[in-house]
Amino acid sequence: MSMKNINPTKTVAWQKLTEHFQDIQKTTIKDYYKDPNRKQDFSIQFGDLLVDYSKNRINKETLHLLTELAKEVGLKEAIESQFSGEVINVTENRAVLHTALRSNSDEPILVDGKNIKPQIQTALRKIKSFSNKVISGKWKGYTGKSITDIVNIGIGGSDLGPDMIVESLKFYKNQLNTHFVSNVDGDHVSEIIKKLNPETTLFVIVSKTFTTQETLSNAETIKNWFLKSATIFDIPKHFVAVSTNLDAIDNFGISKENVFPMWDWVGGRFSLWSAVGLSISLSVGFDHYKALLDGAEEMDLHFRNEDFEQNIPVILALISVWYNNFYEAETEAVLPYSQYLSKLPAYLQQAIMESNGKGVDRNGDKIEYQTGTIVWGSTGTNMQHAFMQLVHQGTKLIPADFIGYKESLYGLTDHHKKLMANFYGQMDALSFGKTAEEVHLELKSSGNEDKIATLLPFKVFEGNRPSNTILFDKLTPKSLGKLVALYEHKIFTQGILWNIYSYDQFGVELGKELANKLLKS
Ligand SMILES: O=P(O)(O)OC[C@H]1O[C@](O)(CO)[C@@H](O)[C@@H]1O
Repeated sequence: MSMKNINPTKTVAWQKLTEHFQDIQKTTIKDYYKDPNRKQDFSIQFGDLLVDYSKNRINKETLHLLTELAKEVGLKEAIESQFSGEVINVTENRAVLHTALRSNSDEPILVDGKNIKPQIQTALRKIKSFSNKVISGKWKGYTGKSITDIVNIGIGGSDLGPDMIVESLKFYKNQLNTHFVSNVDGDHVSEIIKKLNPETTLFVIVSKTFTTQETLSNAETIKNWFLKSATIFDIPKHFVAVSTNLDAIDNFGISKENVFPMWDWVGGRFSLWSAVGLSISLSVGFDHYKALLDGAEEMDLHFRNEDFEQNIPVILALISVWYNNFYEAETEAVLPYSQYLSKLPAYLQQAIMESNGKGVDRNGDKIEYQTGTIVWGSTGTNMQHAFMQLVHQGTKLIPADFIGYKESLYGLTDHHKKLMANFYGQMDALSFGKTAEEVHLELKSSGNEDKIATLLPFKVFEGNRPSNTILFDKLTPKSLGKLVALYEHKIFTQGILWNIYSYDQFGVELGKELANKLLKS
């Protein structure tokens, strides 16, 4: 099997969607909600996850045509190509197999004729035994003390994923303090170092290439700081690395036993499931880390096997393409109603925008249609007091994903009721708005009849602003794994629909080159 390189705008389904768009453009979410079955017909329950996509400007025909588009561009075949290890990252001549990292099946996956499953299992065992030693206190620093602090040194995919997961799973964490250093701005590393005791700190240097300027600079600075109180013979007790570049690690002085593997077939921004997630396992323990992987695998199986009509990542990807390419929506918001997920939007910005921010198609031709959604967001309810004004009443169409949990973790039910009332209240406000008649009545009944003439237009909410409800029972490592994998598959699906390569990132190179030139000049 291989991927079809089809310009989506030249498909039959796209032509039909263009006509269909003209037909339903004026129909509002409120109109759709006259159908009592709307919610039920436009929702998918998948274990502990409910995805309700009823508050969108779509009807059954829209979904039918969008799934036809997915079929016409060969999405099913492309999914199989990815999962089976074909070289779908053509421009880098690599397979894309983050899904293999969380697979519990015995089915072999071949890369260059070799089954990669055994090496994944070996790496997982190494992560487990190392995490157990550090967490239990058996792993000692150079003065015989147990480790108290972990510092992850990395950037981009070698930072954002682990940082986001560690923050999201704070509730499940152990006694270790986890820190993340990423920016080449020396003030970042200085602020972290000043809190640390070299005797009790473990540094995890994460860099797929081990050539990244930011990571190497921070690692050098930290090593020099460490060597002020310790010797080079103490480095093995305090420095470990995750990388594909064994020579560079050796030059840095890290011993072979302290190297965790990374592979070419794992993209940086999809790497938290590999040893790049070591700081996650250290922070919450291996069992929770494994549960995160298992949750992702559940979503993988769903994505790989479910019909498009019931396939959560596919449906969300299609709806997003609908707004991006037909409504010309410029951005999408991700709005988690959980403070734990405060780093999810930043994580998704790299995952989504580094993957699908491409202007050349898989044939190498310049693209004449819109690709790559701009994604942004923040946690509810804080963002209601920040940017939601624009989302509710501004001139831009901003489809939004509302992510929530039925249960809170500390069981403060009174708070959680309020949080979720806001969660649903915001979506209802976006969808159904407030009419001039309603505002009129409201002003009248509150004794403000005299203000109707001046205030009425400003208090109207036109509504018809789309949102998806992504609701889990509870924030657990497993449900978080599911959520992240959902977005990964949405990214892949959109890449296929837009006929772009989602797994390279040449767009970040030029800036790096020019910075290096400037440094040398
Ligand atoms: O893990 P490395 O090789 O240090 O790369 C870090 C990041 O840099 C990039 O290559 C470009 O920003 C990302 O894709 C990657 O996650």
